[in-house]
Amino acid sequence: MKILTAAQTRALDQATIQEQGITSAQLMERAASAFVEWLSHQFDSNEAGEILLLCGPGNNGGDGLAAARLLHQAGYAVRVALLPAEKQSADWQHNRQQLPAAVPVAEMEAEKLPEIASGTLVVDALFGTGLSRPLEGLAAAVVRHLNKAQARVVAIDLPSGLFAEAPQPADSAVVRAQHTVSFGLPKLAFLLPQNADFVGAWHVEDIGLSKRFINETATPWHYTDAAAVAGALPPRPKFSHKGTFGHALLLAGSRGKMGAAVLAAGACLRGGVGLLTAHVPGCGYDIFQISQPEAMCLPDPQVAYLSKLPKLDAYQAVGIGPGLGQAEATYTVLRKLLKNAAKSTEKRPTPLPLVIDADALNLLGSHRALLKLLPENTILTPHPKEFERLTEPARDDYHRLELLRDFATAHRCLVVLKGAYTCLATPTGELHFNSTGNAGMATGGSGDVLTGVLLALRAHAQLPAFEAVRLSVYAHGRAGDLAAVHTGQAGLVAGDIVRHIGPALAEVQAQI
Ligand SMILES: NC(=O)C1=CN([C@@H]2O[C@H](COP(=O)(O)OP(=O)(O)OC[C@H]3O[C@@H](n4cnc5c(N)ncnc54)[C@H](O)[C@@H]3O)[C@@H](O)[C@H]2O)[C@@H](O)CC1
Ligand SMILES: Nc1ncnc2c1ncn2[C@@H]1O[C@H](COP(=O)(O)OP(=O)(O)O)[C@@H](O)[C@H]1O
Ligand SMILES: [K+]
Repeated sequence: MKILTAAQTRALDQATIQEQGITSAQLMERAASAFVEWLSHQFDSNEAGEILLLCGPGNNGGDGLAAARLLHQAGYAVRVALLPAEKQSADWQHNRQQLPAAVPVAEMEAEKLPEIASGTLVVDALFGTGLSRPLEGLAAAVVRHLNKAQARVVAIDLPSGLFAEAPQPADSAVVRAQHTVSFGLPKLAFLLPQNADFVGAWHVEDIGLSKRFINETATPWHYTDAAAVAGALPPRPKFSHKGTFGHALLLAGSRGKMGAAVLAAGACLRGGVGLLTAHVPGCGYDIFQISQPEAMCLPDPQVAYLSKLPKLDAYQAVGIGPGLGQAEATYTVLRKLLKNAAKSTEKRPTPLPLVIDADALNLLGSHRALLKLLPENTILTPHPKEFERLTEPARDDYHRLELLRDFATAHRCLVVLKGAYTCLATPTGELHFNSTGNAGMATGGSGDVLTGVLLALRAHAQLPAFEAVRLSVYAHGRAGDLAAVHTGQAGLVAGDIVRHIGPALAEVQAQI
């Protein structure tokens, strides 16, 4: 699914209007009906009580006025409070005229803000994507008044005061909604942690916007939903053998952190790799062999950490990082790996695919000269703190996305910035936000599991780098979602994710 800019969203509305031969008022009617349908599924008229709709002067306010009429017709008790303005949009005026006289309407004033009793259901239709500057004056006062009330707040399209794709100045007045109901496609603002308290749970309703326009429009942001990865995993041919699905090498573990190596290996095996060899420090040999009998194991001469790089000729992909530690000798292993992976051989004309995670990322951060050695299409999987060590502290979540895109394009890498909506940046500067996963995965070892899945799918001969990464991130989150059905979020541990990778991949396997 694509995520459009605010300007592209306006153009999409226009294209829909022209293509379908409808008026903008008819499109607004669709949006308002979709909103009212969502609301009526959520709250019946008893649960809702008297609904207060706060309406601004633009089309967002127009949506609110149309919704007030439809709710009234559906038997809900509603009242409307209007934000005074010099000028209202044409569709606002149309919907103001259509509002039945039985619906009470008041104009807000600084001294007469609407009464909002505790528990009131409030629809925020003050401003949407047309917001051009932070709220001030009466609009800001209304928003602050609403935020102080103990109301249940549902925002139409966007919480008022929030920009759809840019940061707010600190202390701006922004509605804190429990739900945001938007139309057609999600907005960038919904995906960033800094906006979570404003947006609440978000929902996107279909209003029949032009599919042609969406298909033809190149957007900076994408949302990886089930449709984006449907059929992405090739079926396993009848006569396949273990050599068909690649041989992966995992460099992981140090004293006290062998669990990370075991989890990553388990995930790699469940990710469908043909063969897996793990190179682990001496202290991890028994641990690894006993807990992962399906994998082969090469013990390092050093007991507590890795000091040697095995020969790479046999492998189709290498993962490095989980539980690795940051010993000086291990830094040397990483440097050698980067150099050797970049060399082309007769059997392998392109660089050896690499997945770099955890302490291997921290080593890159503390020895930035290594960044120059990263082979093209290397996969890096930092969480925000690890990413900061590779770059610089971000001013806010939007700035972090800029840093992410710049890093991926400068180093021609695939960077997986982990979080609730994990964001994959490609070497060409696209950003793909993942839709799966849950807060139960905020538990030690979840990231090691992702490294294992990435390693398996990167060793897969038929998956190009981008498809392998997008699918891995999606399947990892989906495995977490499937696991949480059994464990609940609090009870979820990383091993539960490993056990559900198989079912998650089965869902996206192509049927032929
Ligand atoms: N046909 C369409 O264009 C559709 C639009 N839709 C709705 O229309 C919304 C966008 O409508 P608009 O473009 O009219 O924008 P808004 O309704 O968000 O607000 C625009 C109005 O607010 C004023 N304004 C902007 N920033 C302000 C500020 N800080 N303080 C005070 N006034 C400010 C502008 O001058 C303008 O009058 C969407 O969010 C969505 O809710 C939906 O009805 C779907 C169809
Ligand atoms: N709130 C959340 N919602 C969805 N996924 C999450 C959430 N918190 C963490 N995750 C996922 O869990 C993984 C955590 O990785 P990481 O931070 O490296 O943990 P660790 O180092 O303990 O393995 C990432 O893939 C991340 O996307
Ligand atoms: K709004």
